[in-house]
Amino acid sequence: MGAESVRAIAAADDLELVAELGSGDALDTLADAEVAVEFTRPDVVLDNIEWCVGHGVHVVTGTTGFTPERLDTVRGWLADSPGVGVAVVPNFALGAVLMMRFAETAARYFESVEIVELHHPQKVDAPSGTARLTAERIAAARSSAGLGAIPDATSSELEGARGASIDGIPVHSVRARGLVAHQEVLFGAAGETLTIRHDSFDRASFMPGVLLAVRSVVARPGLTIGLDPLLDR
Ligand SMILES: NC(=O)C1=CN([C@@H]2O[C@H](COP(=O)(O)OP(=O)(O)OC[C@H]3O[C@@H](n4cnc5c(N)ncnc54)[C@H](OP(=O)(O)O)[C@@H]3O)[C@@H](O)[C@H]2O)C=CC1
Ligand SMILES: O=C(O)C1=N[C@H](C(=O)O)C[C@H](O)C1
Repeated sequence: MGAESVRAIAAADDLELVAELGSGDALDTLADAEVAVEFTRPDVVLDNIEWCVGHGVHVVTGTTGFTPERLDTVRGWLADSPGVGVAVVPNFALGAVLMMRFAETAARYFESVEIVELHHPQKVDAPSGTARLTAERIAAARSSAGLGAIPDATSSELEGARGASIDGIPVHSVRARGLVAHQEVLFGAAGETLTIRHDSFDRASFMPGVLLAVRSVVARPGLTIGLDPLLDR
């Protein structure tokens, strides 16, 4: 993603690429940058954000592994640097953003829902950040609609067979050679199902969203979560 972003930024007429960093490089190289695009690993992303916020560099990150607690940590740093913006975007693909929006809309109408996310086998985290955010949004929509727990009579289970539970929504992770990034949200009600599916077949799918976030974050101090607030403006 870093290499793909470097190519996209270098090709954009209104942006200037000032640095490219890997794991062996000092963050000081970023001091002249207005915005840092951060695609690394869940175990290092917070240190990178802390450095950037402390040095007045806006951040666009797509790195996964963000929990509500980690987001609160970022909010705390931003409170001390009120002019700085950080955009944490679990999925930059427009279709994925819409898939989450449509799933949130459908959530109130269906008794059952499960998420299946499918990725390439190099992915280090499970479930995906996209699945996590989708589950959180579906759970919030179900709760405001007064829906209770998802019906499930399972009383005996091999551990993991029913997936991970995120805010009560079952999430299943598949890793297979040949996949890039895919997700299905399966809704069920009496006599019908609705499946909302998104497929990224190429990492080029993420670049329009990365560029949109880079252009937007400088005018959005504080924390922005997901691409949704940046669309339709
Ligand atoms: N939001 C979105 O739309 C998307 C998000 N992602 C997420 O982005 C993250 C990265 O994915 P991906 O690019 O596939 O992963 P890769 O493993 O291909 O790349 C990770 C990169 O992070 C670099 N890195 C590791 N540690 C540091 C550090 N301390 N400082 C600077 N750079 C570091 C590595 O550099 P080096 O090679 O020098 O070691 C490596 O190039 C994952 O969390 C993934 O889930 C992925 C796709 C889309
Ligand atoms: O690791 C990936 O590849 C991806 N990671 C993000 C996630 O975890 O949701 C976004 C996309 O699914 C690709």
